[in-house]
Amino acid sequence: MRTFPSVSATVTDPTVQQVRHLVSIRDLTDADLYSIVARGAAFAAGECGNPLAGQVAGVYFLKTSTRTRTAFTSAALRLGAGVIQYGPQDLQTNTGETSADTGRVLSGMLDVLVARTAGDPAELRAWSAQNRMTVINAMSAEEHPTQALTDLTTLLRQFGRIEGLRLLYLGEANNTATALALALTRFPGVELELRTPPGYGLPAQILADATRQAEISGASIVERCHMSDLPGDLDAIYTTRWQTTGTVKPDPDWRQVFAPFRVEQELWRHSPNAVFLHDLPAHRGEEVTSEVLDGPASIAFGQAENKLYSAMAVLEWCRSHAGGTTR
Ligand SMILES: NC(=O)OP(=O)(O)O
Repeated sequence: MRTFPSVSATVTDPTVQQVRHLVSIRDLTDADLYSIVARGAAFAAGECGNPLAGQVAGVYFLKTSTRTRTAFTSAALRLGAGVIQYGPQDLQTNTGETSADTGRVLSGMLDVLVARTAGDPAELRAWSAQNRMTVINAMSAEEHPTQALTDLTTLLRQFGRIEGLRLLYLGEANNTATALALALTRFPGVELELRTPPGYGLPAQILADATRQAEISGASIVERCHMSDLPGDLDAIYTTRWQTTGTVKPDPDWRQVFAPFRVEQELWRHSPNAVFLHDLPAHRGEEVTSEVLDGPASIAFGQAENKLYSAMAVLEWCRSHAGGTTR
């Protein structure tokens, strides 16, 4: 069984010179994934330093964000980098400059770009002209990789391990669920069960890839589209907002279809020790009751704070191997 490296171990490898990107969880080897999660826990325990001293991070958000934008900005500053913020109205892409030209220019001036755009994540990677600038996907329609790293950091801090945990995910299998499935199924003994409204499950390729990963690691992943015969003795119950950024629901009566998947206190009857996770923002009374979100099982707001520590670990992983500025 794989174990986490010491939480005080660094991920610095002076032999590695290639710029690293985090566009998808698939960009990470198992060792990368474990190291980032362990480093997130180490930062949460008070470790700091300034491995990004002399570097400049761009934070480019075309869509609203409270947690991810603040976490990466705060993380870059705490690790010694300067930060330039770009909002939806700030770049000349608004006046017709192409994405490719924009990326080429920014790549000559920035060390890191943390981006939440409406575009294809593969396009983000292409923004790093000559592979000079690290690109971090701060959420795309398909995947929210930095959220999954936060979630695993939260689980590690809560349980001291990820191996063997039993999780129930309820609601639409959106970009948060996609990243979570791709990450959790790397861990031996993890049992991940998703209960999703009919028609709102994981993309077929993601489910196939996560299933294959689980077969290799000794984890399991199951997806069902009803709320009968729920598993008990869970370690965690996770849900997300039903109206997540960028998703379109063709069925006008979708709320009726989603209603049985609401997280209510009753779910704890057969899992009295389970913690409650939510990536936030929450729509209280819709996907979760306030009784649960504010209740004793909820660690959702600690999970939000962990975005900062996880962002520090991501930035360190992407940049500290360069030994300061690469220019
Ligand atoms: N969970 C999450 O990504 O939150 P924000 O949209 O506020 O960044």
